[in-house]
Amino acid sequence: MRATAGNLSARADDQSFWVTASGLCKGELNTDDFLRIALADGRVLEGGGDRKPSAETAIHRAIYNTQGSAAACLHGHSVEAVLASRGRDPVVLPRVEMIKALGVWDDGTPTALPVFANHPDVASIGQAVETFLRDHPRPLPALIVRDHGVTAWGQTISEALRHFEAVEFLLTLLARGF
Ligand SMILES: CSCCC(=O)C(=O)COP(=O)(O)O
Ligand SMILES: [Zn+2]
Repeated sequence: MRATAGNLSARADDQSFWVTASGLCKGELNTDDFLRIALADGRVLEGGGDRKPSAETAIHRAIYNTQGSAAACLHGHSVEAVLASRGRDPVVLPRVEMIKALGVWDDGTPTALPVFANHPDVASIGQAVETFLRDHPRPLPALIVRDHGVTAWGQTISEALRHFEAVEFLLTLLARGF
C-alpha cells in the first residue's frame, strides 16, 4: 500500500464498522488509527482522536449496507488495476485457475467486475456502488474504481484478503495482455 494509498475496514457487531483514519501509511497502523462509523448515516461514533476517517469511507459503507455477509473490506491501488480497467467496462476476469479463489467454478458464473468512475466527491461513488449492489444480487466480492483501484470484501478479513489478492492477480494477467 504505497504512498498512503488504500484503506481497510471491519464490521462491528452493532450497526457500525471500523475504518482506517485518512492519510496514514497503512503499513504502520496502530489500534488507535481506526474510527468507528455508523452504518445508517456515516457518522463518526468513536476513535481516531482528531483524525478524519478514510476519504473512501462511503464506499465501505455502501458495501456493508448491501452485502449482509461482508465482515471486512480492503482497498488498494496497483498499476495493474489501473491498466486493466482502462477501456473495459465491465472488466471480465479471465477464467484461469485463480478464479476459484473468488468462489467461481466452471459453472458459467459471470466473472464481470463492475467499474465505477472515479470522482473527487467520494460520496457519489459510494452512492453509485450502493445502487449497483442493490440491483445486482450475488455479485463477485470486488469492484474497481477506474484509474484508482480495487475494493474487495469477504466474510472474514482473511477471505477479503484472498479475494483482493485473487483480483489483483487476474487484473495483472489482463494488464499483461492475457
Ligand atoms: C495517495 S492515495 C489517495 C487517496 C486514496 O485513494 C486512498 O486510497 C487513501 O485514502 P485514505 O483517506 O483512506 O488514506
Ligand atoms: Zn484509494
